[in-house]
Amino acid sequence: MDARLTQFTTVPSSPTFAEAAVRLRGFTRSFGENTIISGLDLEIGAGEFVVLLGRSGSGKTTLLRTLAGLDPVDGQDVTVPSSRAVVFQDARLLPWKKVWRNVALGLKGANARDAAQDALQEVGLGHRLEAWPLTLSGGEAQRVALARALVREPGLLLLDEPFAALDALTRLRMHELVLSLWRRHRPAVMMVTHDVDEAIALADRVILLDGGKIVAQERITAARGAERAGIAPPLRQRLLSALGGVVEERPADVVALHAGARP
Ligand SMILES: Nc1ncnc2c1ncn2[C@@H]1O[C@H](COP(=O)(O)OP(=O)(O)OP(=O)(O)O)[C@@H](O)[C@H]1O
Repeated sequence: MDARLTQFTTVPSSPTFAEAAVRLRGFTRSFGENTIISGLDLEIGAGEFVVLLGRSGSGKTTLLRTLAGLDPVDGQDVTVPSSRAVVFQDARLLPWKKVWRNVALGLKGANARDAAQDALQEVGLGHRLEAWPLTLSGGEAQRVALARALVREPGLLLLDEPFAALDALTRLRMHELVLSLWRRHRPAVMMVTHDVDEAIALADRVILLDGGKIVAQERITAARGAERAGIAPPLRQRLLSALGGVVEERPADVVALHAGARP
């Protein structure tokens, strides 16, 4: 783990989540004269699914990179779990390594292949162990990326617009998959998206970031699926107006299509 980040500690959190996986206090990040994130306080509960929405340039990826340990925190008060994994918009697989070796990358011990196989089975790709990454579809490649992330049982899973490049139907299937993986492994999740409907379909809590500050939050307690689809229109309206209409509203009825999903 990155020595600049504080070790995981148990701290009080919201009543819903007994302990915090992530805690930032007064976090600030600047590039030269340009302050991108300023005095940010954030807690994410263990096992909580948080979605971060915000206009382009609001600091979402900067925050995600900080939590991933990819950027320096310069001794600031940043607490994250020791094990974290990131899935980006592109799967970032090594094309010269077979699928299972991509998943097993960095795993030690004789069980690495078995662990990779189990993870690939979980994402429905148990039959593609020996495939080369370039023979996979975009959705399959993202499933491999999810398997690679989860095989390490991270305490924090960071998702940076992981489904943005996929077609609508594949994206819906990925939502179901990510929810079932999350239910099984229960990492804290912070997912960045531009898609308000995706946020509503997946999140325990939606956070709106603007100018590097949290400008609004919505905790969603309705069960995922039909119950959530019922509350989606006013919630969508609230989120969009909090964002000042800066996030593109799409006609996609993602939440409605999730109505058949398990809670
Ligand atoms: N390495 C860097 N050097 C200088 N400026 C940077 C760097 N990384 C990000 N920035 C600036 O920080 C601001 C926030 O960028 P960031 O990528 O976090 O935004 P974002 O909300 O993720 O945007 P998008 O939705 O377009 O991905 C932008 O103005 C960007 O130009």
